[in-house]
Amino acid sequence: MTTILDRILKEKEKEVARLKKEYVDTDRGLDDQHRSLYNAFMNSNHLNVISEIKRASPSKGDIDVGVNPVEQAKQYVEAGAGAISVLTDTPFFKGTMDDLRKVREVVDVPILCKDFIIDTIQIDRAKASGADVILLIASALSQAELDQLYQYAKSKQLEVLFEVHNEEELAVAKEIGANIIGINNRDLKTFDVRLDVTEQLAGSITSPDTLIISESGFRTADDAERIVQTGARGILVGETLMRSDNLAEALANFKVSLVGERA
Ligand SMILES: O=C(O)c1ccccc1NCC(=O)[C@H](O)[C@H](O)COP(=O)(O)O
Repeated sequence: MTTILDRILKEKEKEVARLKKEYVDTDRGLDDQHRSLYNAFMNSNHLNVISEIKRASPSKGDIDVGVNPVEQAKQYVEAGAGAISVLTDTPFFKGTMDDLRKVREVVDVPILCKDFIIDTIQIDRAKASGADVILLIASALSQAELDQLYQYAKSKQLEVLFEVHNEEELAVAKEIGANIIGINNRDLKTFDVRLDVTEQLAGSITSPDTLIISESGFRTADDAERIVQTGARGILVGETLMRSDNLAEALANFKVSLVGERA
């Protein structure tokens, strides 16, 4: 059966083929600011939120296609976001690389380039557009390919959010040495979203030096309270924030104290 992830990856192959003909790398390595998601989240005493700019998605259709990414990003930071995620895929999420470039001009928090990366040329483009972190999805590639892209991103001073969904993918993340592991609660094949995916997997991450981010499906303060028990120090939230008419309240609900750091 062809899954949505298969379809997305097929489109990415075409995009990469186009990029290889057209893309000229403009990154001159002059941005030496090193906005580290890892350091910011590891040194915080509350759960931090990567707030996502998400115009549309395969599971929900249009969410806010006409959003102004610059205004949305500024409001996220004002409301207390620890980092911003920009969905840059166009065919399935209606985002653009231009969204990311514009957001970079107005915020100083770390920016995640949320895309489906299968080739180093996409990493070059993310870096040149102002990203600090890229996403690698374990279920999208072989271990050898993931390892190569991981090392390449690191050589470009980018951090990597290494996304897993099950124990096998988590084992790959550990072998590669990923220090930021995203546990996606959304099954990218069925769209089923369950916070217990993080609850089941986080216990197998025993290194205190690994930053755990729980991704997808966060709606309420209770969700945050639940997930903080797993050892996660960050969550990635898209749809709930995109639909919120009170971002300060929505983000405050998620920024619960970390376990062990409560008064
Ligand atoms: O969101 C989808 O429908 C989706 C489908 C296929 C691949 C990826 C998908 N989403 C990417 C994400 O991981 C989420 O945008 C992110 O974790 C935020 O999720 P949410 O807060 O549930 O919008």
